[in-house]
Amino acid sequence: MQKDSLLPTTRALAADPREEPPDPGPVISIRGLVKRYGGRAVVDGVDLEVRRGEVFALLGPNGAGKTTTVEVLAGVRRRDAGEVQVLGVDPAVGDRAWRDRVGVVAQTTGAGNALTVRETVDHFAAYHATPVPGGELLDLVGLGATARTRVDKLSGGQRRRLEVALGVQGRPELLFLDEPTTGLDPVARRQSWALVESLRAAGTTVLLTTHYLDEAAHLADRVGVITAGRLVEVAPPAELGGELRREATVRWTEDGVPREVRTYRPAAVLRDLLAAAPGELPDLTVTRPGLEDVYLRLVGVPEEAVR
Ligand SMILES: Nc1ncnc2c1ncn2[C@@H]1O[C@H](COP(=O)(O)OP(=O)(O)OP(=O)(O)O)[C@@H](O)[C@H]1O
Repeated sequence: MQKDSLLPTTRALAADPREEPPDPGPVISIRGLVKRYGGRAVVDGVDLEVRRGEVFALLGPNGAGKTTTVEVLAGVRRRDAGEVQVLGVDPAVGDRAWRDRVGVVAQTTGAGNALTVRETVDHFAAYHATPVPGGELLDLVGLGATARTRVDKLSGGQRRRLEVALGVQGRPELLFLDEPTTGLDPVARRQSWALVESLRAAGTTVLLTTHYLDEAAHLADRVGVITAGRLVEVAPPAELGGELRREATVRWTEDGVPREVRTYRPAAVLRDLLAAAPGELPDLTVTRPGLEDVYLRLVGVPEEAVR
């Protein structure tokens, strides 16, 4: 998707204007959310607020509870405890009008089979008050050239794009995107990212899940790191890790033995080392953890395991 195509795209995706002015409160509000399977809490006391117009990424490893959280928020799964409001409504009792304001792109859907791509989007258009016109919608997700292809002949990546098209077709105020780029090639992945950027420009609030750190860092205004059903940090990507990220490691070799010191004041450590050293300090380095190191520590992977 070209940058210069973003403007018309943005207009096409702008949420359907409602009679009511938008509620200034959070679009998603979660307190103490718990979901259990067989007595095991797979979402274990999550608190979160997502603001209107932001792109929020739930980032975590396989089985962390991302999809389950989204399913509860989208009203397709019952929770065991906690308070949840999505666009001011408890999703467990969300009616058709509420559903029309929410778009969902699940990890896998059963979208179509013998129908063509265009027939599929035309069929689902009937579910929405003001759908994005079919041709425009397919161009938006890069499926313009495959409009006449049967859905069961699409590649995995094309099918994924069709699912995204169906998710944004009703110009939702809020879009849930569960792992939008899993299985996509690098070009399709970039197209998906551009689409999320267009949605943000159109004012749509997006909650996406991903286990790709670069995706969260590229797309999200804020990232929530979730592991074992718990949200362990919520921050803009650049601030993820806070204190963890400021800690430096000074390494050098002394008498043939590797040495290291962890410190928040590496200059002071270096001054002491240099004052005490008779000559050069072999293999001297000062490093701070990168985003990936911080993420791995947040989700509980010991540093030794990834060195
Ligand atoms: N219907 C179900 N019945 C029983 N257990 C389930 C069910 N759905 C999910 N789980 C379990 O709940 C946990 C969280 O799953 P969930 O799909 O929410 O994780 P996730 O973070 O989305 O993972 P992934 O990145 O692999 O999609 C996992 O241990 C999973 O096996």
